[in-house]
Amino acid sequence: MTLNFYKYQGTGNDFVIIDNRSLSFDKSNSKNIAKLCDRRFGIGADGLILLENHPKVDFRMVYYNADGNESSMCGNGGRCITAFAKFLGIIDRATTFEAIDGLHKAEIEKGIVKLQMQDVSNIETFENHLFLDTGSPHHVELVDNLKDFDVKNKGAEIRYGAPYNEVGSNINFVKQNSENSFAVRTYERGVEDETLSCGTGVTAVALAMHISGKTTSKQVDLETQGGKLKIAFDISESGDYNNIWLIGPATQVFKGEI
Ligand SMILES: N[C@H](CCC[C@H](N)C(=O)O)C(=O)O
Repeated sequence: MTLNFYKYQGTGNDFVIIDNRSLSFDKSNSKNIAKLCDRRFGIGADGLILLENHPKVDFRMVYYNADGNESSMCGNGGRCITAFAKFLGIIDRATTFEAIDGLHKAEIEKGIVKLQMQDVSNIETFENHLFLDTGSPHHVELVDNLKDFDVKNKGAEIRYGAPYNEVGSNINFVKQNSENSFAVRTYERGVEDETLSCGTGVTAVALAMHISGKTTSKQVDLETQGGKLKIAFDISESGDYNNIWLIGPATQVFKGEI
């Protein structure tokens, strides 16, 4: 049976996106999902996203990592599915949709998508790193020579080591560029490699850099291998991070059938 798909990328984090409002896609076949994401034997992507109907909000987002397993929230994927929903005519400039971590608002204008992330209240600080969940789990650590850093091997070591072990975490390596801007390189769980950017990752980095006093700004610029992203946020009286927005481009690259 022919499968129609669209290929999107958000600052180089790339996805196969499928309109599954008919619910005809076989979600039980993780081997097939991994094959569709395979960069040699399939279409090639960091993940696969299904757009489905939802009884109350504009649509539902279902996300699978390149390993074929359903995963936690994908921030760049959330930006891309918003652009896809506009392309399909399901939405105009603003939307609310449901993902695995709950409801998300998003706005789109001239290819730039602003995606609201869930509030973050629990940030753990350790000697050389921080850990927080921004819809997906993230380990954040500052390194000196980010440009030449061995993200894949060092990232895998931390991701599979204690305390993350098999469940794992995404691993973000960071360098401060200026008062409110940082460069980030991310090893992504479920891709098991460096990706060109990670939306929940740069969100985690912005909040981690703020809580550790590296920046006092509530608008943080993140430079990734795949392009620039901006994070804006507020802090509630109780010290929780809220009104968190992930802002950046989302682009349709091609459509196809397989
Ligand atoms: N690999 C992540 C999910 C996708 C996150 C990333 N692509 C993003 O943009 O947030 C995980 O398994 O936790």
